[in-house]
Amino acid sequence: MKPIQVGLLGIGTVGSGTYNVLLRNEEEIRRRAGRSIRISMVADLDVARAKSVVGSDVEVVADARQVIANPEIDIVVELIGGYGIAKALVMEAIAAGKHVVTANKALLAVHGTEIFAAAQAKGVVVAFEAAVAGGIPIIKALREGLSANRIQWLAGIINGTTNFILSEMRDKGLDFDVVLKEAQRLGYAEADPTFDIEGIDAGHKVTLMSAIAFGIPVQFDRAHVEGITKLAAADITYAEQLGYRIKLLGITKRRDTGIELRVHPTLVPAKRLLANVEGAMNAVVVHGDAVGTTLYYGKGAGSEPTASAVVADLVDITRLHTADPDHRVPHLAFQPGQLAATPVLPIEDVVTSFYLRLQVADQAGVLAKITGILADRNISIDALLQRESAEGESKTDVIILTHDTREGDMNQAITAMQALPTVLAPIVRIRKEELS
Ligand SMILES: NC(=O)c1ccc[n+]([C@@H]2O[C@H](COP(=O)([O-])OP(=O)(O)OC[C@H]3O[C@@H](n4cnc5c(N)ncnc54)[C@H](O)[C@@H]3O)[C@@H](O)[C@H]2O)c1
Ligand SMILES: N[C@@H](CCO)C(=O)O
Ligand code: NA
Repeated sequence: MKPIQVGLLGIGTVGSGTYNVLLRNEEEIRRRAGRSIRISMVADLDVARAKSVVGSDVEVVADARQVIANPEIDIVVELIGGYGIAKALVMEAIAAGKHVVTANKALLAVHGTEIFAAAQAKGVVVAFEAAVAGGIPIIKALREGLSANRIQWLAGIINGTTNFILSEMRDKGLDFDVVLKEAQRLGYAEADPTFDIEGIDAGHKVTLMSAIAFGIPVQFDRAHVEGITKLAAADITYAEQLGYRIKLLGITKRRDTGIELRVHPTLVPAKRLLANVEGAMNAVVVHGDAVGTTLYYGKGAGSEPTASAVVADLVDITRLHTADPDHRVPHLAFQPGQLAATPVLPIEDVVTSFYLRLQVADQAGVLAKITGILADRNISIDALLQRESAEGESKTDVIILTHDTREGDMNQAITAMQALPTVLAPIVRIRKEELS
């Protein structure tokens, strides 16, 4: 049988990995897919660099539209990134009747509804395993492996750059900027690293997982997103003393009133496997009613780990190439007409426990006032730690762990505590999850 012809748009970190993996494992992949999968055309603005990757066997052009216009191309792989030209090219490829594989979580988390509808109407597939947790087959697991379950919640370390930064800062006492540069050098970071450190990239990924887990539309604009830039070394240390690690988690949960969808630094019990995921590694914990808790771990970024997912999607599409479109796995796991209108809850209605750090004057009665404010709002204290502040003897750090509370109630309590004259600095609040 004639090989499946693939056109690659963008041959940077992930594109070159995809080319290399397909070439190296050509025979193994052919035995799995039932036919050869061949990259026959590449578009990249940097033609010379692209040629240095693929040699003279593959046609290289600067204009991606030439690839889409080529009737020989069966599958277009978009590895340019961003919302701009990448969106136009994906929509044009769909309109031209090509299947699409993309690693572009930003694009799908924001414009997924439009893109999947266009693909559905045209009878083509938009595959995106590489977009979430890179090489970990989490899309496959959620969409197919766990399809018996009513999924209750999932939580994951889904940004390698920030996990690498948090790990290196904790282990080696390195500065934020130094570690970020290293993550960029290793090819983990986004073109704009604020997407990594401000939690946006993790927000894109958890938005996609939430849609697939609960059968709701992709709606990144409803996600609550916080990054790691405001995290202080003192909180990492205090958390450790209380038996916790701080991780940037993407979390989505089913509640009676709606869906929680959020990314923020989170205290996780040190004994949990998730707390021990270090460096650029990713891990996702999924809790389903039938299966219980499951864990998926591996490389979520980098050239070949991400290519592993791109090529797996190419194999999937090759196998299903001639199948009736109605018999394919739906893009968002649930049939397109079956997506639920369950609302994403505002952050004020999210329920978690909290870590609070207050710098207070070392005076009689201060603690009583603070605990009184919490008690007034029915916020129950789980643990309390008092330490001499690094800023001198007249100041004390008070660290409080609470039981579960509504975020709106916690906001009110923090405002009231902050107004006390004996509270000397902005109160630090970090959410805490037991993940059991
Ligand atoms: N790097 C990773 O580890 C990783 C992991 C998962 C997902 N992703 C996603 O994969 C995509 C690609 O990431 P990357 O790290 O390979 O990026 P990259 O910057 O290394 O590569 C992008 C390539 O696209 C080319 N390009 C830019 N504009 C173009 C245009 N108009 N036409 C043709 N080519 C163009 C660039 O010259 C470059 O070679 C992004 O969506 C990213 O979010 C990356
Ligand atoms: N910038 C992302 C790449 C993988 O999507 C990360 O650090 O995880
Ligand atoms: Na994946």
